[in-house]
Amino acid sequence: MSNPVPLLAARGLTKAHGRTPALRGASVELRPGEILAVTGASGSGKSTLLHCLAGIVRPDEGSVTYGGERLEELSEKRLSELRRTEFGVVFQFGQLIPELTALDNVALPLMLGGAARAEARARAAEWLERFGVRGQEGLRPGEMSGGQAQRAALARALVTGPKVVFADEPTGALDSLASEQVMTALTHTARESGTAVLLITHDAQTAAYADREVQLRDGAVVPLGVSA
Ligand SMILES: Nc1ncnc2c1ncn2[C@@H]1O[C@H](COP(=O)(O)OP(=O)(O)OP(=O)(O)O)[C@@H](O)[C@H]1O
Repeated sequence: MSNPVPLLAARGLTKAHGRTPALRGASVELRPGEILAVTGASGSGKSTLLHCLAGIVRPDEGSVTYGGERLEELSEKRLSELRRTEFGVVFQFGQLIPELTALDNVALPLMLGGAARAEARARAAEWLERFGVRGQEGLRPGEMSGGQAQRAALARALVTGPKVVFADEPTGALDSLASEQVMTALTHTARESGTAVLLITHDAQTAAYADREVQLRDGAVVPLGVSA
């Protein structure tokens, strides 16, 4: 990578859910425009790490720095502004709003940001087309295939022009063809727009789309290639 300055950096994160430790001193850096895969066994802390990095969950110890700001020092208001304007999130089951069409799902974040409905819908249509969801704009999520719905969810995450997209097992519920289509669309668009991606996956084929991979074990990042 040409730019060594991290966009997002976690240092020494610990987090327990009740008495269950999820993170035990995890440190990781994401550079601008980088696609980073975080892999690891079930329960190793991948989702918890993503939630801390995205400012959804506050760690018990350690710090998360985004740009020049330390997330743990920010007010809820500033955090939610960051999440709305700088971050995009995609989960395993796209979590589109079932009552809205694909077009309105993608237009929604723009409208929440103050765009007029017609403008938001026009931009949403462009983004759905970029993600290969053509002719499906008027369908509700339940009427789409898993892969189409997931590509619509990606369009929704990227439509606002975020600097970072957090993708938590975005292909976890898809067959291999749909997974390939989703990952191709995500990585192509992220590279084109210079968006960094933090990709959580336990699937080696999905991780292979990333520029770099780090592995979590028992809540800490271990060098790749170290066996259990
Ligand atoms: N809300 C919660 N309440 C209690 N324990 C939790 C909660 N969320 C996670 N955990 C526990 O914390 C540990 C780490 O979970 P986490 O979901 O971060 O791991 P993961 O690597 O993403 O797992 P998976 O691949 O199965 O999703 C696990 O032992 C899990 O059972």
